Order: sequence, then structure tokens, then C-alpha cells
Amino acid sequence: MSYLVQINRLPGNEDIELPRKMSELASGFDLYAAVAEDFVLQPGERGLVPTGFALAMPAGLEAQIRPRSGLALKAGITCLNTPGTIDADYRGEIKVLLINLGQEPFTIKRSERIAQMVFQTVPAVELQQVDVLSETVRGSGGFGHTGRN
Ligand SMILES: O=c1ccn([C@H]2C[C@H](O)[C@@H](COP(=O)(O)OP(=O)(O)OP(=O)(O)O)O2)c(=O)[nH]1
Repeated sequence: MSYLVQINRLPGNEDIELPRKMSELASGFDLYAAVAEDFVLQPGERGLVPTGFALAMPAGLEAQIRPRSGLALKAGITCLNTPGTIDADYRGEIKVLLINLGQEPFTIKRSERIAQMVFQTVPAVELQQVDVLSETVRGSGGFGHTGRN
């Protein structure tokens, strides 16, 4: 399936690349940091990083903001709320909530690729309130009730 998603570069970000797939079949569009100046995340610190663009996607789509595995492996930089949820009706700037789980300060530079954005379909769901739920073998078992291995 193919979808058309509108993208709007926000003023002052003409030098920032729009989200881009780095290979033909990549799932994610890489996102570039639109920080005004270098931004240091100390170990354990979190920060909201602007991307310089906003979206309008059709109903039934969402975008997920996910970490880049290379940054996570090399520096412990990940998204605190992964996957971040971008709602189809959100028109504000897309931002990335990063956290430094590494042991060294990490500097985010303008134009650096900091995360990726994956589009997903969202089924239309209506909740129906009932007094009794249908039975299953699992029932209410969860949270490891089948054992560890
Ligand atoms: O990583 C993220 C997560 C969210 N958003 C934007 C788009 C999303 O549509 C909106 C609201 O996100 P969410 O529903 O996760 O936040 P909330 O804490 O429930 O806030 P709200 O009350 O504004 O919905 O914030 C981002 O830009 N980046």
C-alpha cells in the first residue's frame, strides 16, 4: 500500500534535510536534529530535540519515532518514549525525546541524524463495553505465568 503524507519544513530550517530513507527498502525515514546549536546530553539526561518539520498524514496512519541502533550501541542514546507516537491529527513540529543511557556526555549537532520515523496503519477500533468477556485457555494468566524458559 502506498500513502501520500504531506510534509512542511518549518521556517528557519532550510538547511535541515527532510526525513529520508537511507536505502530503498528501509522501514524508517531518518530524522535530522534541528537544534539551534550544539546540545549536550549528560549521562542520564533527557532532552526534546526538534526536527524542523511537521506532517499531515491521512486518517488511519500514525508515525512512530524510534531510536537508531548505531547510536544506541555506540553511545547509549535512545528514545525515552520509544516508539513515540505521532497522531494523524498532529500538526505541530515533530520532536524526538532522547535520553543518554551511556556513561559519557553526548553532543547532538545540528543536522545530525538522531532517530527514525516509521509509518504504520492504525485500524479503526470502537470499544464495546460488556459485563462478561469471552473465555480463553490463557484466561487472566500473564506477566510470566508460563515460566521463565
Ligand atoms: O516522540 C514524540 C511523541 C509525540 N510527539 C507529538 C506528536 C503527537 O501526536 C503528540 C502527542 O503525543 P502523545 O499522545 O504521546 O503525548 P501525550 O503526553 O499523551 O500528550 P497529548 O495530551 O498532547 O496527547 O506529540 C512528538 O512530536 N514526538
